[in-house]
Amino acid sequence: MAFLYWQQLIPIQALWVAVAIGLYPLVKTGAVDLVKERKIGTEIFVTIATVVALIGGETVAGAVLMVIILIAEFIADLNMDRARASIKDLIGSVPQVALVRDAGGERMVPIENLRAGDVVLVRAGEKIPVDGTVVGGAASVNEASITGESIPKDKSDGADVFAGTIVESGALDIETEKVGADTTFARIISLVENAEAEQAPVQKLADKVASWLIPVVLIFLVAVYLYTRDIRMIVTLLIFTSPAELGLATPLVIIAAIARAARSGILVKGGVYLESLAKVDVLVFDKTGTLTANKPEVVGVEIQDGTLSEADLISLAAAADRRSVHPLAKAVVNYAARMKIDFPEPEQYDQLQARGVKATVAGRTVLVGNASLLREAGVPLSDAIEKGGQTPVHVAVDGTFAGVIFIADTLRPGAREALAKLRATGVKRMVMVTGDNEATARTIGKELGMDEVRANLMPQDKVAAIAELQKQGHRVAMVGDGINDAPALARADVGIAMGGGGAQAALEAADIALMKDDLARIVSARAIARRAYRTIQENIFVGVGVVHVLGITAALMGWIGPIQAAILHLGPDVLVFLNSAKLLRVRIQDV
Ligand SMILES: Nc1ncnc2c1ncn2[C@@H]1O[C@H](COP(=O)(O)OP(=O)(O)OP(=O)(O)O)[C@@H](O)[C@H]1O
Ligand SMILES: [Zn+2]
Repeated sequence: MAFLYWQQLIPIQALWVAVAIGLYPLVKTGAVDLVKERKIGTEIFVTIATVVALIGGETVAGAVLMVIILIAEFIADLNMDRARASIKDLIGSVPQVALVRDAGGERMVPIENLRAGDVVLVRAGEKIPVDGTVVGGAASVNEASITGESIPKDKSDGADVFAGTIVESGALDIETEKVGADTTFARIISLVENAEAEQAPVQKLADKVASWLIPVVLIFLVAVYLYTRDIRMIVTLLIFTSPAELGLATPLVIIAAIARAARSGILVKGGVYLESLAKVDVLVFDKTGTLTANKPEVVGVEIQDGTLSEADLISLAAAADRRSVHPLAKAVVNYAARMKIDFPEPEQYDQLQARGVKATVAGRTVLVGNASLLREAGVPLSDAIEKGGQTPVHVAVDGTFAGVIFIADTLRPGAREALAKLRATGVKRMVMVTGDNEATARTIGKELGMDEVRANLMPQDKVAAIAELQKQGHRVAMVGDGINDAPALARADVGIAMGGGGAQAALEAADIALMKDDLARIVSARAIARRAYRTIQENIFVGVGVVHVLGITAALMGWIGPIQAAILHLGPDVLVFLNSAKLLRVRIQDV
């Protein structure tokens, strides 16, 4: 339009109409912001610039200005859409039909008609359409879409499989457990899609800056006008003082970073956590299941009460522990099974948070847990039983201390390297918090070079430990896996859950979930977060700050007019977008 008018092909009235149409939505949002949120938004700004240009007789400049702002917004939308689409691309999708075998033979069924229990057949090269358990066949399955781990896993009878993962070779019969929106895959997608809604503080800062910048700029412009009486210069200045890109500089980075993380099996539940993770200086770790491999094994049994044999003790303990999901309980149960010791169903069972279990087995009261559990129940106990890196699980039967089962776990492979790398990124202090006993905690803490070890903690003590660190001015990330970690995960600035083997409660309380229990993923998450934060800073300071200062200077010196300004102004927009989109692809060390 502006071009047509310039070439004197259309009357100025047509241009006025075009400008009015373009301006209408801006004026509307601007006015709504002003009235409802008491904030002077970018839209008002653009409106003022255009109106000033028109009143001052700079119609062409006014129109061009508006067109350019609209182009900038269009580029922004386009990039957001692309980034969102790329999240889906990266993670992939789930097939919409499944081959089902039933009494009538084999037939294709749309997944919305599948029910739990249906047996689905998947062959080499196909994607698994449901979450379920393998009931026939064997295959090598690539689970990268869920865990980020691209080395295929062998699956056979009894193995869990997930929708969205790919059978690379072999074939599987899968008994359906979850379909559609209930699958792990669907939950990952919805988490990532909702994540961008949580604004990072730096983005709120951008909004805040914009809201005080605008009045300052307006006063400055009035002053310049009073001094120079030069409308052209004012319009030129308006173009370079508009803080439009400030609002665009962050969201794209955040979406790109979240997508990038998802591809590595790291679920970030909001942009805000990326910024916190980049700034964290203290890391707090849970021990059991987080720093240790979560493969605890019974390594010794010590009898205290001569009337019971070792097999009796194991049988009673395993019976008491068979309903518990605690890793130590599983070790006891597995040991009984391996030693071919029978253990009955408990008549009654109670899991006591961070203590152990209390059960009735064959009419006898059995306690299995730490020393406090026995003491609180009034069982006479001599000194604390400790054995270096092994966890003593105490067993009492009918009020008498019967014996101790020693359980050992190995460190997670790569734990030491991961912690060293995290330290290299500026983590000043590493603290271990655990419900386990002092001696075991110290041994493992020493092996890993922890700065501080706190043992015998209840869930609320873990929260208190984190609150204390925060009070000292630290930004704290907590890494955990268990129900006993959930409150601490929620309290920390960033809660990171070991998602693979971790408890559902921990996954829900966490801000970041690792789909594969690998400490190296924390290093990757930190690297992505730091990179994203740096990109945001680059965008704001270089893309917006520097370019605008240069532009304002050039305008004040009279070197450029409104149209050159408007064209130059596209520069930082493009710069910001390229810089942000780069995050989707660029090599980041440790990712
Ligand atoms: N089901 C159980 N069977 C046996 N002992 C248990 C059981 N549950 C808890 N305990 C005892 O209570 C202690 C504390 O348990 P808690 O779950 O709080 O921490 P943890 O698993 O030892 O360590 P972390 O806090 O590092 O994950 C355990 O070390 C164990 O001695
Ligand atoms: Zn744990």
